[in-house]
Amino acid sequence: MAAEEHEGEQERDSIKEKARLRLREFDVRDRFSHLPLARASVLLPLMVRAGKLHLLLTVRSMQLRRSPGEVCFPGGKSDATDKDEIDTALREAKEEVGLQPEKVEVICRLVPGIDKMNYLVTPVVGFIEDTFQPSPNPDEVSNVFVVPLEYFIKPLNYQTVPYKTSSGYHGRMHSFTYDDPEHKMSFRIWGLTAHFAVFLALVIFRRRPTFEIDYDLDNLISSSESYFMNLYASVYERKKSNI
Ligand SMILES: CCCC(=O)SCCNC(=O)CCNC(=O)[C@H](O)C(C)(C)COP(=O)(O)OP(=O)(O)OC[C@H]1O[C@@H](n2cnc3c(N)ncnc32)[C@H](O)[C@@H]1OP(=O)(O)O
Ligand SMILES: [Mg+2]
Repeated sequence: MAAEEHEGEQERDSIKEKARLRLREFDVRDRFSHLPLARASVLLPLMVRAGKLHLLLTVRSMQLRRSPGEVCFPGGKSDATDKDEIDTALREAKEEVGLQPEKVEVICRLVPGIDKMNYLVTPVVGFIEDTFQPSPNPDEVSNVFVVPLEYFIKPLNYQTVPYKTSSGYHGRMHSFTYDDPEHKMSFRIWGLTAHFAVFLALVIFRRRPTFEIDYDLDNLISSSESYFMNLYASVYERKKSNI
């Protein structure tokens, strides 16, 4: 192996090892799995490219009933055959972009989110190879692209959108526009997908973003969990009063 290649490999291993250690501190395992909501999972696929962490994202097909054309992570609803949230994320990533489960090094599950259909959505973080060539299933995915993870704390084009859910919960939604040099296209990443990407970047970089966030960076574990529990409580109350 040439000396340069060896150095590149060492650098990649050290970036991954640092990220692994940080992510493991935030692993929620099955702590939220008992909550009585329908379940979905997404895979947050991380790779090292040109000495930097990158995240792989997809654009949903325009034929889908839910959220057509929106950017999201590979993922979907839980199946009766899935053992846990990790199984769901890996199965969906295989179906949607042709990523083989054995090619993913699963690191952890992060604090879940709740989507507009009141699904409990668990983000599963895993490393994939930078050589991965996606084969998008055209029924579900129209495009696949990668974004440097750092973009989600130091964006060039960012907006914050205040929102209120059907359960009455007030919050802010992040919205990023990313000009992808590879596809020569702009992608808008917002809502739940942006929420997960920002949290992942905060966990790994522990740096203050250039925009406001709803967490206390000095107490990221407890503040992210209480943010989620407040959201869950408002959804739960609403569901109870609708019974
Ligand atoms: C409160 C904040 C709300 C927001 O943030 S909206 C703003 C931005 N949007 C986002 O961030 C996207 C967030 N959503 C998501 O990530 C996903 O919707 C979520 C929650 C993981 C759920 O995953 P989905 O991808 O919707 O679910 P899924 O993959 O199980 O199924 C999608 C639909 O595809 C269908 N499908 C599956 N395999 C197929 C096949 N082989 N051929 C054709 N259709 C197929 C499947 O039936 C489903 O259809 P349907 O949605 O049930 O009508
Ligand atoms: Mg899906």
